[in-house]
Amino acid sequence: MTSSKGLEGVVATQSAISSIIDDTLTYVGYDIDDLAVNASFEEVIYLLWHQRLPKAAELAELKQQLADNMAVPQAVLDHFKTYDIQNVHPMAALRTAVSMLGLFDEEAEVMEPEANYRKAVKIQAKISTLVTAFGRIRSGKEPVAPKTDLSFAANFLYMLSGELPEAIEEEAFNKALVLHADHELNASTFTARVAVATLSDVYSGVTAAIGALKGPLHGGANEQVMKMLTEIGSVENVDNVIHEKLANKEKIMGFGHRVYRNGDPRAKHLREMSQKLTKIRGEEKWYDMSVKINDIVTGEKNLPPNVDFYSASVYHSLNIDHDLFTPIFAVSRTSGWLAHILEQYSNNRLIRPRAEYIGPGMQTYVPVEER
Ligand SMILES: CC(=O)SCCNC(=O)CCNC(=O)[C@H](O)C(C)(C)COP(=O)(O)OP(=O)(O)OC[C@H]1O[C@@H](n2cnc3c(N)ncnc32)[C@H](O)[C@@H]1OP(=O)(O)O
Ligand SMILES: O=C([O-])CC(=O)C(=O)O
Repeated sequence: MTSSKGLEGVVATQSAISSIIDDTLTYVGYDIDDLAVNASFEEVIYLLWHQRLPKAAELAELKQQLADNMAVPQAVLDHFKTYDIQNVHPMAALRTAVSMLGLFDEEAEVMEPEANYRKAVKIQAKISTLVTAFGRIRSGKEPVAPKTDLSFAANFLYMLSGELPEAIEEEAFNKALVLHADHELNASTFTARVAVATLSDVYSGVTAAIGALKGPLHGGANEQVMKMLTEIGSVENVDNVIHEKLANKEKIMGFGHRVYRNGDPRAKHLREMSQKLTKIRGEEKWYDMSVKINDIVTGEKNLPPNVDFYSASVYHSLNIDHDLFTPIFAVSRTSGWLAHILEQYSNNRLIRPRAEYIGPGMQTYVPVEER
């Protein structure tokens, strides 16, 4: 038996949801470049869950279902006030809050496909409310109720800031949601599939996935990118800091990818949004620093930026707290996790790989007093 470290190159399942072939990402056969420019996040949710784009009435119905399900139980909101919220990472809070939602859903353990679909709608709708409510409660503000006539993207920004977003902000945020929605068998999606392949419930699958997304080698990288940009502080400092990091064999957050070798197709869309938004804010330095880092890391290490790199300066330009960047990734990726969870249930087999044993050979037990 031989193993592949990190399961590199292992094809672990079949899926009809998204694909990465020759550095091209598609959702159900639609190129991400096409969707990023043209699709609303709600259309993408429908696409991932039904494997086809919605007709107008179907889209309207999904939007209504999401709007109807955005409220979260008061007890879940109150629980944010039961711990030291200033010193808790929002991803840890989100992981617990999503798990807690399951305790208030009388259908949580019902495994029929229709009930699982209803749970998907509930979780997708409520996760937006959870992240924005956490952000507001932490700042000493009351949560803001959603406006049912807003898009998913606009509603998130509205519930977070209490103000209606400008058109360019809504466009940027919608694009970010579309770009992050699904990505084949990434670590958090695999985690979700492993969890539900035991025939555990939907809430367990999403909770497990949030835990996997949180790490800095995966979704947590976007927060680390902003930390690095803030520490570097100016375009003039980029050269020294990045060369020192590379010389010390430190990883530069937001670069590299297990699957893409010639670059992540999502990065260029976020780069463009970063350029637009930083200019509007009069804070071009974040974009200029990012481009300079990009040039050095790609030029010298042949490592292109991934989806997390330019999303950092995009979210920063939307006035979002840096530690909410990864929860926002979770809000979007929930659509993909749920698609994969539903797909896993529809054709399930327990996921149980083997390990290549590299420990000692056979040993004989020695009583404790004789060791
Ligand atoms: C949404 C997402 O999850 S996208 C990924 C987000 N994560 C990050 O941005 C964190 C930084 N990037 C990384 O850590 C990696 O590139 C990963 C985790 C994304 C992919 O990792 P793997 O496929 O396992 O590659 P691995 O970590 O083995 O790296 C291979 C080589 O490239 C180097 N390398 C990879 N990424 C980087 C980086 N960001 N900065 C510097 N060197 C890097 C490694 O040091 C290693 O070099 P070596 O062979 O000399 O030891
Ligand atoms: O696919 C991966 O390994 C990581 C990634 O880019 C994502 O989850 O969007």
